[in-house]
Amino acid sequence: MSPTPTGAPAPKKSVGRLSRLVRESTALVWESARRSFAALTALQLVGAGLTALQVLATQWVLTGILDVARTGAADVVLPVAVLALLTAITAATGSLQGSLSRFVGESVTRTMWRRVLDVSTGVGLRQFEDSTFFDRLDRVRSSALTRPFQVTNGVISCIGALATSIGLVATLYSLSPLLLPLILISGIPVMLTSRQESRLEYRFNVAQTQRARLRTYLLLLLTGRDEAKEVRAFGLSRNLRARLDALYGRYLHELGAHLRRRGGFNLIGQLTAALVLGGTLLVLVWLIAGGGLSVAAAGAALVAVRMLATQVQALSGGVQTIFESGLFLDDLHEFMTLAPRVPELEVHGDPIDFDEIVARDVRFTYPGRVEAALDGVSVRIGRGEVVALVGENGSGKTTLAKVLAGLFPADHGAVTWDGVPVTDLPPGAVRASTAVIFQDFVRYALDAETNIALGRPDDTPDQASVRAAASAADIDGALSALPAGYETPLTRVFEGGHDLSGGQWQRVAIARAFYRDAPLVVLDEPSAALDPRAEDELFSSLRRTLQGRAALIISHRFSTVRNADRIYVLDHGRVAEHGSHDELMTLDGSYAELFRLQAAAYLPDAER
Ligand SMILES: Nc1ncnc2c1ncn2[C@@H]1O[C@H](COP(=O)(O)OP(=O)(O)OP(=O)(O)O)[C@@H](O)[C@H]1O
Repeated sequence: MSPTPTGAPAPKKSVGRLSRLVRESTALVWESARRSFAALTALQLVGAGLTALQVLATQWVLTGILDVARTGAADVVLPVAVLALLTAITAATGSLQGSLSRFVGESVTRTMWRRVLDVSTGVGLRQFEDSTFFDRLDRVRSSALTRPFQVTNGVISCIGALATSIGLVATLYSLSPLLLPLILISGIPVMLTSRQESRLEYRFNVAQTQRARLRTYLLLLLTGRDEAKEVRAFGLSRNLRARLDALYGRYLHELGAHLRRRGGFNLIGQLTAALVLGGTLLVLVWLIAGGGLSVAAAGAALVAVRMLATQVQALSGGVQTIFESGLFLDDLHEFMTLAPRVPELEVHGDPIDFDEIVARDVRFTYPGRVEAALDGVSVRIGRGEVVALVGENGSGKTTLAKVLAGLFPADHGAVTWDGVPVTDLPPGAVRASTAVIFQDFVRYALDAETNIALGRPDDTPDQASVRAAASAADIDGALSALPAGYETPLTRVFEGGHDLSGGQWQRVAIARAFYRDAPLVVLDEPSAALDPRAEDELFSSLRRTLQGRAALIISHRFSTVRNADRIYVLDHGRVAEHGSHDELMTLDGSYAELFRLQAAAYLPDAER
């Protein structure tokens, strides 16, 4: 297999692959909507029977018409009525099939999402650093809206076309066994050309995948709410639109060339089919002349041969659709095996009542990186302590916080909770024992109460505790003053919604951490968006709220850090210094230097 521009393997078309894809697609559809799928299959079989009956009814009508001079017009009424009725029932069945396929398609989408979410929410954070995992997740996610329908339609049209073809072949055989070779020949041109068309379509789609993704991304940049301010502030729209236009232009150009090539094959197929049809007519005339076939049966056979050609085309279209969704199914399949579900990551579990958490000689390297982000780090956080991490950008603070919170396993060394390695503790209990608010915390576009109550997602929200957490984070007043109080959606995307300022959002996130009521609280730059008064209040309230819990705080603000019980200074993934503010100032190392540098900005020259 050679890699495609999407990084996905470009599988060959083969009977073996087709049968595997058909099996997998059918299993997916069956698992999603058993009853509807069974009803749909039954309807396809009914449709096939109706088509065969239409051919026989056509023969009956033709017999009546040819005999009309002898028997009178009244004798044609019944066959015509039957043919009309059969046509009407076929149309009604078709419409019912349409509704059922839509329902089955949506059910397949849900099953597919369930499978994807089982994996993507079950795996550890480290998987998201792995490009193989993330690329596959991205591909599965971007195909999620269209592919399940494609799989469903492919399977259903194959079943329908196959059943109808069998019905038609049987009917033709009953009209005259001599027609059988003719039938086989009539299918060949359409089959060959549509196979070629399907190959072209497949290659075209694979070649377009990457650029289609880029187009979608540019569209998102140009229409996204979060992106709107930067796009305007930098005046990016002209530049981005030009890129999008160029991409679309190229796509349309290539689409035109592809459609012309496809159209050429289609024309050849249709011309050959017309030739075969002419041949069929001649054979029918020959059969009639020889007395082997009545005129009415020949007419019905002609109708059946035309119908069969359509069915062969539908069958080949169904196969093509299944091949086209094959890449998606492969991705889905690989995605499932790549990262088996890790149920222990779920939050369930009782918090651990610890005295100290110790990291000893911890090393951690991000996948795909050579340089270690943490290189032999040892830190200690005791119950009731506020410990701070400082250091320049990229020195490893956030990475250490993630390792301590059990989100990344250490490559080397150990994190222990009261001497027990974190890897030996139930992951659910570790999760329940930590409340982490990252620099780029999530602003949930949900109501204010939920934004805080999500700190304990498995519990029924407790309004009093939500308010207490909000008060501790000094955001209760602002939330109560919203138009619908705590029920106000914190986004303008929904009706009646209200947006907050950056600092207010940060307080909501801190309230979420407080509400979690975990014995270890990790706050990554909690005061970045807070004004100085709010920052001061946050730290006095943090001491109050902690009540015997431990807090790990990452901050670039030394006014915040100086109050911590212990400060670790990280430098290139190593602990350069540690101690209390006074100890570090006495040491007169990099902490003292950075502290003075920041203080200098506020102090008059004389005091410096
Ligand atoms: N997802 C990632 N994949 C690869 N490398 C990463 C990733 N995240 C961080 N790094 C690298 O790991 C090192 C430590 O990053 P980390 O985010 O822990 O630093 P930090 O001290 O928190 O920085 P800042 O003060 O800017 O927040 C840096 O060299 C960074 O480039």
